[in-house]
Amino acid sequence: MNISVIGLGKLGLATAACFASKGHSVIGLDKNDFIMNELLQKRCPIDEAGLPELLEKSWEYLKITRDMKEAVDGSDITLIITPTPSNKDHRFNNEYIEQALKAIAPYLKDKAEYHIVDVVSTVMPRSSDQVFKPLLEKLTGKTCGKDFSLVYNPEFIALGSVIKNFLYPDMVLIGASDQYAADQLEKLYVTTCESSPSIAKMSLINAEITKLSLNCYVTMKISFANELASICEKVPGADIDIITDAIGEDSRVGKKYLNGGLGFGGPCFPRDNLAFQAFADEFGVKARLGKQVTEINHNVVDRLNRIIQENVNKGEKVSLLGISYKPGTHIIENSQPITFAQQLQRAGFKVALHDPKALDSAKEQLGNDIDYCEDIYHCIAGASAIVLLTNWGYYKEVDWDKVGKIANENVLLLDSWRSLKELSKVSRFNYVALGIGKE
Ligand SMILES: NC(=O)c1ccc[n+]([C@@H]2O[C@H](COP(=O)([O-])OP(=O)(O)OC[C@H]3O[C@@H](n4cnc5c(N)ncnc54)[C@H](O)[C@@H]3O)[C@@H](O)[C@H]2O)c1
Ligand SMILES: O=c1ccn([C@@H]2O[C@H](COP(=O)(O)OP(=O)(O)O[C@H]3O[C@H](CO)[C@@H](O)[C@H](O)[C@H]3O)[C@@H](O)[C@H]2O)c(=O)[nH]1
Repeated sequence: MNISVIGLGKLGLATAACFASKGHSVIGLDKNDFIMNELLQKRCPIDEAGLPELLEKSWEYLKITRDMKEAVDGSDITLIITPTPSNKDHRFNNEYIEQALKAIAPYLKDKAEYHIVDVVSTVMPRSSDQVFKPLLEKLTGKTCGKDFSLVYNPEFIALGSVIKNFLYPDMVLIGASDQYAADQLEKLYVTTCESSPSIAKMSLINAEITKLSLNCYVTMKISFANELASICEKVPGADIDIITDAIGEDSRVGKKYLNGGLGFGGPCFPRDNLAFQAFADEFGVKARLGKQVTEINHNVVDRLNRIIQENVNKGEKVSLLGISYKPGTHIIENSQPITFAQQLQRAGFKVALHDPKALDSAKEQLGNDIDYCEDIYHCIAGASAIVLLTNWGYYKEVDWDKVGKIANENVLLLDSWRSLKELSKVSRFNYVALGIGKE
């Protein structure tokens, strides 16, 4: 199929490359000069696993252009994958999508052939019917569902596994203004995905609610595990992992996203949950579960903080391992470790920080009062507490014998993800883990 992609960021570029790698003809456009210049020189501007290699294989079918007319005229479907930042009231802002729609409208107006406009970005429910459709109809003088189609087709991809999630989805969600567009999109995904996903075709409004509510449900699972962890912590001998492993075996529950730890962060989960609450508010309904999910998530950081306050004196050194919102990325947006580091700074602890990828972004956010360490042993030397925050595999490979010698005697080793459980038997560490009740 002939596709154009407007917005070649973290999601858009991988989407364009995935379609092109399957032999669809793709034209990509972004308004960011750095991204465009890199791509025009056939270099990959986005840090995502497997993306440079996939792009290498896809150039034959992927054209980069700054010319919107070429993008619209040369394709049957235009995907819009621009940011939708959150407003202060937690609702998503459609500004960039509207900019893109305004940019394609003149060419859509003049185009004789039928065209499908497909919004992929995460949007507030009712945006398609109340904002995008009327805007396009006004600017083109055409009728949606008759002269062109509008689709809402969000992806369920996690950073670090974007390509895998894209090519092997459980489900493809297609909200469409009409049957023709829904069928075309189905055809596109069936010829692209390597799994055999279920295709959920529905109206625009139902697709918008589905996208948000799926993330709300998954975060509810995480918060359930974290609430359970907070109880286990108080009960001698209780271990959250043994319990969630068992309940996850029941197919009504499932094992995925049931890992209690430091809670969820990042550019999607926290804000999707809040946006869903704002959406419910619009109709005078309280999204009570969502509110609790967010509160439980904040409470994880409070629990960590309490353990530090009970075990470490103000002014002593606390070493933080990991600051990104999850392993494998430098992204610190809504990162639980960032919130924790800020609380420690405010409380007057001496903070040292190590992260394999996110030190530079952390420095921008946390300022100069923290000792940013490239070397983990420098980070740990003289520490009264070591806190594992982001569950990087790297921390399992550390020489913990050496750590025991350079940290303070009986150093508190606080393990948010229970990844260093074997160190609970090493007497020179005071090992404490979230979700485990000390005997
Ligand atoms: N990244 C993810 O993991 C993920 C997952 C699911 C959904 N989403 C959603 O997808 C959307 C995009 O997210 P992202 O992470 O790719 O954002 P991003 O910021 O990485 O990329 C967006 C790109 O759009 C470009 N852009 C903005 N306005 C434009 C315009 N008018 N014309 C052309 N290009 C324009 C920007 O320059 C940028 O390169 C958001 O709504 C996000 O919530 C993201
Ligand atoms: O059992 C778990 C699993 C994850 N997390 C945390 O949840 C957050 C999000 O993780 P992940 O899902 O891997 O990353 P994202 O890139 O934020 O992707 C989520 O957000 C995207 C944007 O909406 C969706 O497309 C994806 O389906 C959805 O997984 C991270 O802080 C994880 O540490 C847990 O606390 N426990």
